[in-house]
Amino acid sequence: AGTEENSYERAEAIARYLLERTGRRPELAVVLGSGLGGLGDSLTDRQVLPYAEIPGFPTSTVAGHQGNLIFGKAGDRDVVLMQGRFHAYEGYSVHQVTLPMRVFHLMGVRAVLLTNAAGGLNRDYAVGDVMLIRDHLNLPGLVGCNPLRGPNDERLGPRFPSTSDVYDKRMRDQLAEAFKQCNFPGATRLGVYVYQQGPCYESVAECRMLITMGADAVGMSTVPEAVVAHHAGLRVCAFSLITNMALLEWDSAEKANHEEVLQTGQLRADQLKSSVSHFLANFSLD
Ligand SMILES: O=P(O)(O)O[C@H]1O[C@H](CO)[C@@H](O)[C@H]1O
Ligand SMILES: Nc1nc2[nH]cnc2c(=O)[nH]1
Repeated sequence: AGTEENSYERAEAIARYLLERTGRRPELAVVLGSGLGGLGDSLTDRQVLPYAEIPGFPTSTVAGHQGNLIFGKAGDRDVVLMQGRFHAYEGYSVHQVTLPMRVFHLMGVRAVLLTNAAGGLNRDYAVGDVMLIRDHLNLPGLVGCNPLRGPNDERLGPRFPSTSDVYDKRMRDQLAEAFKQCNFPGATRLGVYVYQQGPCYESVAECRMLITMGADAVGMSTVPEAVVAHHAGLRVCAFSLITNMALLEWDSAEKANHEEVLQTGQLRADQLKSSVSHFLANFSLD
């Protein structure tokens, strides 16, 4: 559907290349957010493919996004993991940003876990908490930059997909259980993620507006991927690591910065690794 950039033919060619090159048949895909790339170490029996070696695949340009596709195992389960994602602010079209979801679907992947680093808008949240995503606000999507814009290819999903049910409740409950079982030290929240295209962090007035709109955390990713994965019939689950708190006062001396985002990822790396590995190995796909 859409353009040449994420057409069935392109996604299918990449899927075929990956299946032939690796001989793997992953059931589950994971996308790692900013500073969360260390989670890639948790897989066993790993095969690492730099994006640059995959014909037709975009490459990573952002610090904290290594740019590798990692095939491996979590327990007995075959998993494929993106150590680094693509963002629209890098200059990629929303079709390129979401191409991997179609590739995964055509490889036979049935479910995807999307992770990200996000700013906390909800005043009850604290840096280091995890927010399981219940729903989203797709700001660019509402004003004409939807990843499904363009001709629809029915082989990839319907013309008019629902989005009231993007985030799979059963998967989310199992993810919450994994955080609990592994004694994740931050709180585990449930909330609404708002996607804005970036690369600027929000102004104070924008943060105030986003709160009144019902958002609990803000970031520059995940939603386009979730929409395209859901369109293709994949089960979707997502969480945000709250890496910084959005600033709501004009006289604040602090300001949002990517170093802090990466540092919080580092701070929680080990605990995230154990919770996510536990989830990947144990969650039921039926
Ligand atoms: O959403 P991920 O990829 O985790 O990254 C988040 O962190 C970066 C900003 O610090 C932005 O890219 C934002 O989207
Ligand atoms: N837009 C946005 N993205 C982020 N990623 C990590 N923190 C933030 C933030 O505060 N705002």
